[in-house]
Amino acid sequence: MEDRLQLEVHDLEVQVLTGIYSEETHLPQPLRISLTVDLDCPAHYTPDTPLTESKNYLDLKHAATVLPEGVHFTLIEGVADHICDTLFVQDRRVRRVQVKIVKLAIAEEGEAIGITLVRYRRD
Ligand SMILES: Nc1nc2c(c(=O)[nH]1)N=C([C@H](O)[C@@H](O)CO)CN2
Repeated sequence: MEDRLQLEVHDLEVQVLTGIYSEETHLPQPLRISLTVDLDCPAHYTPDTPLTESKNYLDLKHAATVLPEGVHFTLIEGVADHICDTLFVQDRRVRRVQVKIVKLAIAEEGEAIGITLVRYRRD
């Protein structure tokens, strides 16, 4: 079993143009997005290990919050896959991306409704 570093960013609230129904197609709505990224890592991190031996966790935040302008994602699955693609292209050490998305606007009594997509690098 190989060691892996997991980078985590949770509970980003992002306004995204998404939804199936006509009332959802014109205005962005809030999604709560959480990411876990599995990265190849060195055998050991020492006190002076530079950031180049890891990946900046702010890259995860950027991938989840800077989405293409004017694009309407019918499903939140499409949002999740866009984020996965962005992270795989950025860095070959990214092995697995897990994206959890909760659609905040449809909660009636505080429940969390949404998806978790897990993708593995295929190339
Ligand atoms: N698996 C999914 N199911 C549903 C989605 C979705 O994006 N993925 N979206 C909707 C509607 O947009 C809904 O949230 C509006 O109330 C329904 N199911």
